[in-house]
Amino acid sequence: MSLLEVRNLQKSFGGVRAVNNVSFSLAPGELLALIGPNGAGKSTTFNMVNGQLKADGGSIRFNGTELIGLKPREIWRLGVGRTFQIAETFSSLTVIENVQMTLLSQDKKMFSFWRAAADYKRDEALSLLAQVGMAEQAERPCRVLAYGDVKRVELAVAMANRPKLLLMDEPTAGMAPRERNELMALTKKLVVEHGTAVLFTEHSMDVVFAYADRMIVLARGQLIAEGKPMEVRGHPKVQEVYFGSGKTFEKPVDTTPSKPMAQEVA
Ligand SMILES: Nc1ncnc2c1ncn2[C@@H]1O[C@H](COP(=O)(O)OP(=O)(O)OP(=O)(O)O)[C@@H](O)[C@H]1O
Repeated sequence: MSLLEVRNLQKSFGGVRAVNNVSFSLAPGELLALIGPNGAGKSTTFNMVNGQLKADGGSIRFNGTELIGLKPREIWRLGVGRTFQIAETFSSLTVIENVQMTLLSQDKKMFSFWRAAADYKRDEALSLLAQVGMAEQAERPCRVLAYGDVKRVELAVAMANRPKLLLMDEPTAGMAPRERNELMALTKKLVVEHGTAVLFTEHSMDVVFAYADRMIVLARGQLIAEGKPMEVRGHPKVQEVYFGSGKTFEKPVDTTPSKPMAQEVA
């Protein structure tokens, strides 16, 4: 059964149909990449799922609950975590305090209790940090960390809420190729271990092809293809929208005589 069911999603800005009748679903434990050229509607779709934008029409059902009309915080409480393009940790707090603060918030404790709660769920916070390889740096302030390490902390913070669905907006933006691979390998390991589903937008095709289980492709607000990365890669509409954008998919070195085509949606 799907964890997330998006049906006929619509959003316009003035005369621009940013998202036009988009439908897709996501199963537990699946990594689904949302790709498309600039202006395709990726951020708009993403921000409707996390509640930052209200859809004009359609439905977004998460675990059977309609998300349209809910506030971002209410959606978070239902088990939808998120990470941001620019890492969003509190730089003045230590690594472990960032995780502890999320655990406090999850348990609906008041922020004003924070000073008295430096030991709050320390073991749980340390265990989360160990999962992202940051336990040794637990006492360092976030502001002194390397960017790749901040992204790891952000992942620990996102996982602290034990999300059933994790939304990642260009998780590897601004990272060097090696760091990218490390972060995505870590994400994949965590989501497999926890059965978390991931919906992520991404500009790096290397990341998408290496780590996505499935991908959906938007162009001008419409879903033009979906399928496994190897299937979508050869889809004519996908080739067409990327042609000339400098992001044309490279043909993989192919040893098989024919590849299955992605299911055509639009
Ligand atoms: N707040 C807004 N007001 C007006 N138009 C908007 C707004 N947000 C997005 N749009 C328009 O909606 C369309 C889709 O934009 P969106 O940001 O969702 O695309 P995207 O695929 O995320 O692009 P990019 O890869 O460049 O971030 C574009 O034409 C964009 O100009």
